[in-house]
Amino acid sequence: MIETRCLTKRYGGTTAVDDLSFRVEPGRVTGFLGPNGSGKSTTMRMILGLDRPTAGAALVNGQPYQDLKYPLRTVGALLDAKWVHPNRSARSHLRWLAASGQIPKARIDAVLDQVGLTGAADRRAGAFSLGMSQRLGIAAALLGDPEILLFDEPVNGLDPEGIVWIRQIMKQLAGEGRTILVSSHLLPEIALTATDLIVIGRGRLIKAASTTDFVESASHSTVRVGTLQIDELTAALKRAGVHVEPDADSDFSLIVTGTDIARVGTLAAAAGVVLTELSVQRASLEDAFMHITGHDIEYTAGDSVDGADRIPALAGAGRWMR
Ligand SMILES: Nc1ncnc2c1ncn2[C@@H]1O[C@H](COP(=O)(O)OP(=O)(O)OP(=O)(O)O)[C@@H](O)[C@H]1O
Repeated sequence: MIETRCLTKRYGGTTAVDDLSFRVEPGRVTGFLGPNGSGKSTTMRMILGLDRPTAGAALVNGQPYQDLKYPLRTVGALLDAKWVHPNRSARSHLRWLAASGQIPKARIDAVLDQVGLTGAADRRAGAFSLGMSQRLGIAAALLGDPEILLFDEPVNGLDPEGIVWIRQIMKQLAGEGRTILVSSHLLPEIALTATDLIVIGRGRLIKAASTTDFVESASHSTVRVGTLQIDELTAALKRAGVHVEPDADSDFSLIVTGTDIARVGTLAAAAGVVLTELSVQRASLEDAFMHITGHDIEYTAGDSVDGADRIPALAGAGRWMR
């Protein structure tokens, strides 16, 4: 189990992680979601004892990482797949890690087999594709047969086959009862793998929920209703207390929120309004996520200062879809 309690990290004037408390349970894949710069990597580094909290605590099985008796056998992590000496073979990289973590040599062949790298084990890791490097990174994380695993943006830059493989191995590892925390800046991607979500923005917790609950509460549906009698329809819906907005795409339709399609149709019929369209518009997962995190987008030094891209939703959209 992983737990953070009021975890805070400041770098000079920047608060990267701000009073963050959450729990990650075993036997599940938990997605750690937030825009770029929201503090995911910093949080993971504190869980792994690579960064010291300014305040609060990050605990692994109830202890700070530095106090674990056998850290590599308790926690494995994939932070940066390219963190391998380029002239070392995959096997010698794992041999070196095994020696430093007092891990039995037999685990080397076992993890090479588990990630499908047995055939490439003696090739230079520097010549590996990104997909192969990710596999080697995961082999390294699994070497100590740890019960807890952290993956930082594991699908970044991978081809579709690599992405499917990563999804499968995470589910398999969780099925074995391990605790899996995987970060991503993409909700649609993580929603396919994770059963639980921890969503952060600007270092703060926005929501911790099951993926199903999160997606349901985040995505709102609206009704689009078309008519040539736009004034009559607007008046009828407003009289019934329904929220109506003009449709940016057409002068002859309205966007209705807070009620269902049947009620809109009934109100229109009662007012003698002929409809040309009546349909449900479902927000996409990206829209839903932007809606929730839109005001928690972190700006970077590269943003222009003329204000045009400082509108949170726009600045966020660019960064989110990187
Ligand atoms: N070593 C550091 N020194 C100074 N500032 C840092 C350092 N590490 C991170 N930050 C800042 O802390 C904030 C959070 O960064 P972090 O890398 O944790 O976010 P992230 O959600 O992992 O983003 P990304 O997906 O881009 O990696 C950012 O504003 C970042 O610039």
